Formats: sequence, C-alpha cells, structure tokens
Amino acid sequence: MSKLFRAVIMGPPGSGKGTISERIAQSFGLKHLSSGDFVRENIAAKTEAGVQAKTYIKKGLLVPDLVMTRLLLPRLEEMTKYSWLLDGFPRTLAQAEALNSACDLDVAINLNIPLETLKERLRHRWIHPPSGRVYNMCFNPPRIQGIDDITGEPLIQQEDDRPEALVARLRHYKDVAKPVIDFYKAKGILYTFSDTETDQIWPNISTLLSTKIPTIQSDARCASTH
Ligand SMILES: Nc1ncnc2c1ncn2[C@@H]1O[C@H](COP(=O)(O)OP(=O)(O)OP(=O)(O)O)[C@@H](O)[C@H]1O
Ligand SMILES: Nc1nc2c(ncn2[C@@H]2O[C@H](COP(=O)(O)OP(=O)(O)O)[C@@H](O)[C@H]2O)c(=O)[nH]1
Repeated sequence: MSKLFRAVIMGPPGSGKGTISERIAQSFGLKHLSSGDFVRENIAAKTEAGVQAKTYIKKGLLVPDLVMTRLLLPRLEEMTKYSWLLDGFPRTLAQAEALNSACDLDVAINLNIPLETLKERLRHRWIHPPSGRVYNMCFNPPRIQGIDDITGEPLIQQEDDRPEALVARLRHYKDVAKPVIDFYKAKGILYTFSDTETDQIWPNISTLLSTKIPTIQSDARCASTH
C-alpha cells in the first residue's frame, strides 16, 4: 500500500499560497485544504468555533490558536485516507506543534517573495468573499471585471490588502512565522522557494513533489476541494 503524502505551504500574504496550492492539487491529485475556507465554512454554519472566529476576523485579527486548532484538527481526522496539502495553517508555533501531534508531515513549502512584489500583487487582488476565490486583475483576471466567474456576484478588495496595511501585516507575519520555519527546518522538511513569479517557482515545486510523492493510490486521489 502506498504511503499518503502530507504537506503544508507557508508564505506571507500574497506570496501565492492559494495559487500554487491549486496547481499542486490539480497536478498531483492531493486535497487542497485551506484554513481560510474552513473558517468561512464554520462562520456560515454558525458552529461554536465559527461564531468565535467571526469576532476576531471582523476586527482584522488572526483567530486564536485554540479556536483554530479546534476547528481544523477534526477536519484533518476526516482526511486520514487522503493525501493533502494544508494552506494557511500553521501560522504560529503553537499551531505547528498541535499539527505535529496530530500527524507526520513530509514537506513544508516556504514561499519567499520580495516585499515590492507582494505589494504590487495585493494592490490588484480581488476576492469573492463567500467562496474565497481569488483573482488578480493582471495575472488571472475574472471573465467580467469585478464579477465572480462562477456565481456572477460582485468581487471586493480587502481593506488589509492596501499597501499601508500590508507593511504591518508583513512585519507581523515575519515575527510569527520565523519560529514555525525554524521548527520545520529542524525537522529537515523545509523547502524554500524564492522568486518574483509563480510561473518561475512552479517548475521547481513540481520537480520536488515528483520526487517526494509516492505513486498515489487511485482511491486516495481526489480533486481539489475548490
Ligand atoms: N491558521 C490560522 N490562524 C489564525 N487565523 C487564521 C488561520 N487561518 C485563517 N485564519 C483567519 O481567517 C482569515 C481568512 O484566512 P485566509 O487565509 O483566507 O486569508 P488571509 O489572512 O487574507 O491570507 P492571505 O492574505 O495570506 O491569503 C484570516 O485573516 C484569519 O483571521
Ligand atoms: N502578477 C502576478 N500575480 C500573481 C502571481 N502569483 C499569484 N498572483 C496573484 O497574487 C495574488 C496573491 O496570490 P494568492 O495565491 O492569493 O496568495 P496567498 O495570499 O499567499 O494565498 C492573487 O491575486 C494572485 O492571483 C504571479 O506570479 N504574478
């Protein structure tokens, strides 16, 4: 029986986690699990964790570790038969430790993208909040400007994607992510990719995963959750 594959993808806001996760899910048949999507689903379903999470997100804050792990770990337990890639979690050392107690990771992908590139990308990022679908007016524009391709609903720009808010967000990201990166480095599973373009990074990630991902059993293969 082939071993299942487990990975996380980390990087600052706008580094391309969502975009690259989608490509990985499609190319390698992994489940793409997005912590932001889990949070939105829990808010929509008004679960206890969802109600708690909403109060933080409304203020533009990260959801506390305990709420986040309560929300996420049970979802991972439902995934024991699948290979997956987790995007947006862990964001803190406490989350990385909680995840480590729940499962063994094979790879931690770390995206290292220059600040100017992040600013430029997020200036052009538009999202469809109910689904979490992300567009970029230059890189992957919607078919009709300002409109979600699937639902026809309006797209919005997030307040915290503005360049002024971004610098503070990135500083915060660096502080919080550093111990997580060190944690995975010490485990020997950290792979860092640095470039300004997703299309340049992608072949390197694809090569890495081709060597790491065992032949996935046909019943464990599944499409992305998006
Ligand atoms: N691992 C996590 N820990 C704490 N809060 C989280 C976590 N994952 C998601 N959240 C909360 O859910 C919100 C939406 O998450 P999501 O990853 O979709 O968007 P984001 O923060 O804008 O990320 P990015 O800009 O990196 O794409 C976050 O802003 C945060 O409040
Ligand atoms: N110009 C450009 N935009 C990109 C590239 N890769 C991703 N994007 C866009 O940049 C924004 C951030 O990417 P996203 O995948 O949401 O990053 P995340 O915040 O790390 O999940 C989105 O609007 C993407 O469409 C790239 O190589 N070039």
